[in-house]
Amino acid sequence: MDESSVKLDKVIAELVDMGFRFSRIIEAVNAVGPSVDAAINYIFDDNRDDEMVESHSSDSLTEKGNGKRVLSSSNPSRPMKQLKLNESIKTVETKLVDQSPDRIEEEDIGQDWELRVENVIKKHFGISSLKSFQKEALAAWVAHQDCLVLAATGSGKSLCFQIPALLTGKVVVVISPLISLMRDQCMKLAKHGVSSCYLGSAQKDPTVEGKAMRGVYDIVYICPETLLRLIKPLQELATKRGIALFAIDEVHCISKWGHDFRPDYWRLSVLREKFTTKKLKCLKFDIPLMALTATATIQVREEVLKSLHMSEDTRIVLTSFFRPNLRFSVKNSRTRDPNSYEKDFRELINIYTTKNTSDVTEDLISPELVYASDNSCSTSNDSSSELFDVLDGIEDDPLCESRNRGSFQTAKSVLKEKSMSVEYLEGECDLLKDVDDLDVSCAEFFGKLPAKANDDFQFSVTPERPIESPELFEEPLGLGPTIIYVPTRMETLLISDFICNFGVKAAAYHAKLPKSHLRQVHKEFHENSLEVVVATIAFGMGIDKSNVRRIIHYGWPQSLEAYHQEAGRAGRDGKLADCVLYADFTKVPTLLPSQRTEEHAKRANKMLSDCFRYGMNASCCRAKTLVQYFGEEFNNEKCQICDVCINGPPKVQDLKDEAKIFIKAIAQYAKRRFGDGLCVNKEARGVESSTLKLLVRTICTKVQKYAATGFLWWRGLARILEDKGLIREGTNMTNVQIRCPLPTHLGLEFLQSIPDEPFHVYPEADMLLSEKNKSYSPFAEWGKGWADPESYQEERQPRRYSWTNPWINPFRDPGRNPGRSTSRRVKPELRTVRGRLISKLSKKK
Ligand SMILES: Nc1ncnc2c1ncn2[C@@H]1O[C@H](COP(=O)(O)OP(=O)(O)OP(=O)(O)O)[C@@H](O)[C@H]1O
Ligand SMILES: [Mg+2]
Repeated sequence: MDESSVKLDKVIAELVDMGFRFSRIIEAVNAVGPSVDAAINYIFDDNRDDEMVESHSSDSLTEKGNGKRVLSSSNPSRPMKQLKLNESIKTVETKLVDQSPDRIEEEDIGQDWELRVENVIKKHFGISSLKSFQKEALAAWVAHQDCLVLAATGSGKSLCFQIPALLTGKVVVVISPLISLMRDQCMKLAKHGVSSCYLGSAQKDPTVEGKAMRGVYDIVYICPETLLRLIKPLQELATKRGIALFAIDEVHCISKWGHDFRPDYWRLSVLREKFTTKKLKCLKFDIPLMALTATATIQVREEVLKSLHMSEDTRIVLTSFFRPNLRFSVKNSRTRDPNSYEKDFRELINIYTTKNTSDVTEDLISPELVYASDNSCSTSNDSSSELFDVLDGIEDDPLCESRNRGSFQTAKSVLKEKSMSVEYLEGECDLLKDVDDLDVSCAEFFGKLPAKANDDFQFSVTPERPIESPELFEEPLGLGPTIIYVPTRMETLLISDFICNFGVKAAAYHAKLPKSHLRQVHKEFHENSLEVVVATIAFGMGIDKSNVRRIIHYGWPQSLEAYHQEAGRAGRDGKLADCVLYADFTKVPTLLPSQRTEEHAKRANKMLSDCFRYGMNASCCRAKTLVQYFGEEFNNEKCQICDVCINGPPKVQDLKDEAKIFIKAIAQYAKRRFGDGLCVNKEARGVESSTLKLLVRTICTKVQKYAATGFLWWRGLARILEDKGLIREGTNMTNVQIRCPLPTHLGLEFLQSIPDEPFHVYPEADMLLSEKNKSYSPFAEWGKGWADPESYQEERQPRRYSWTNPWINPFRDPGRNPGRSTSRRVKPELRTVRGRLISKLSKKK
């Protein structure tokens, strides 16, 4: 076969994949030659109206007056010309016949759509059946209803909006917040024989947008900013090829209070306004909206429905947020202190190093991960590597060096030039707010069905039913990759460096690292050549890797929403996975610096407080606490595998005396300061931040029995009493931990209650810690967090670290101890507010 006929075959095959009619393709290639773009232009520009009308009347779905989606059957058998171009045309033809029936042959989608869906998912995705929530979402779409899908991470939400494109021959438009997310989905769709593209400012090929608006791709991913610009062309697309559905993925980004807020999501109500029967006369129904997320507190749900202007009969499809194979646990650790790393990561290091020495296989050792100086390139044969090649070929980042140098080297050289600034390492919340998070510019994907769909793909199935066997806890965890989430950029570098030193293949990931480096981390993580990624929340949405075995949070997350979503990246293959939260029980967590309005700060504090309470609760099943947080009834009493279920709750204690003394002290203090009103006036507000401390100190000094009871213990009791409605925060501030307690009426009644009646409670984690360690100095540590400006400054000072990995320590200056700050050495006694006060007073004397 000569070269030109091979090219011709390819062009025809591609056009067939795009769904053009065979006769038109032949006509076009005869007229303009073997070029995909020219042929498309010929079909659309010269005969566009005919083609559109034709495709509408014969191929695509129309709606009957009875509300059911129906295919017109003007050309049911689709006779095709048999042209003897060359042998391979036969293959193409077979493919066309093979591919089309699901979309075009059936009569009434309203009646047997489930059967049609089964065919489609089997053929394209190798999946035998839909999950019940997927069926529900599709049923809403078939009935032209809006739908809000709230389903756990990794449960398969994408399928809900991908199927309509395959059933109808119309386009599905998906609004998605990040380019990397869109890219991942397009790559997967290409593997499954579905054509798609993504549009956004990262799209460097100007023809893709035009083609998308002419209906060339089945699924168009688009960022909200671009969507707003393309309303008119989309209206045209809806009129001509047709739009089956607008899907708004990761719709929690709409929530102003959420951890992933994207302002442009707020403007998506435009979809409901511009794509209705009133605006577009050709429509028989408003184009349905399908909003999807894995993060859905009741508040977020309401915000979504309201701000998208979803219809009143929107169907809400809610699945369980319970992931039975995730083993949650919470551990106490001084995570801000690098001296804790050895203790906390020893086990993890052992897991990987034992494996590395006993089982050194080539596929696990990527040459690029020989961090020190090897410049060779990865030679992985993993199928995903070819997809990443597409991305790697495009180096639009001016910071990038040539591909062969490897991006770790790039990171090293770029970072070397930066100074070790606090802003750089520990700035604001580390969100990739920009849609072009990875700045990739390749953005169209033409799918080719694999020869045998079933053989090529392994699907991760998240079990829908809870696993009943407690033996799951005994199962050894497999060797899959680990993600360690840390609050600050600096910690990504420190911890990855620490782990690397022991021979584990780890890398840091945060928003300020060069894009080429971030891309490389994604690539190696997906290829299984990277064992551990130490990341800020920037390693975020859409990380859909089935075999992640451990998610470690090293430091308090900012909310349970964020925690649940990040932890949800573990165990998507349904096998056991660990989700461990290491947090410093001695410190009340504080918000990461970020610009917030007063209202926003209040809400953020409330979310952080819920997260703190999750960690401090030592008596309730972790999974239960989490799913109940999302408004779900937890049917099982326990998950049976979390640390609380395994270790059992602590012993119940009767704390009647302590509770009474505490409330009495609060009541007396409040009366003395504020009179009987039991309400803190505005002027007093600022003074009150340390009331809890004062109260505890008073009790400890006045009541001998409690002299040795630590502040942490009382702090825990205060939370219990607050939860029971016996005390409340006296200021109108929302604090993570109650600071200025006032008794409630219920609390005052409690003081009068019968003395013999016990007050049984489960002690909280900080109380247990305090009991365990009586020598712990309660007051010295209190308030030392970011909430305290002095200690915050202090915390921001670089500490003494033993930097050994040269690329990870880009600031290393040989000849100087890099971690130690020379400019701001503070005498130890001046490091606390109390210390400074004492020093001042003694100077005065
Ligand atoms: N019915 C099904 N049967 C088996 N596997 C499925 C089914 N539906 C989806 N999957 C698989 O589940 C995995 C996760 O799917 P998907 O990425 O859509 O999850 P998601 O709910 O969107 O997760 P996230 O919240 O992280 O975005 C995919 O690998 C997909 O192939
Ligand atoms: Mg998803």
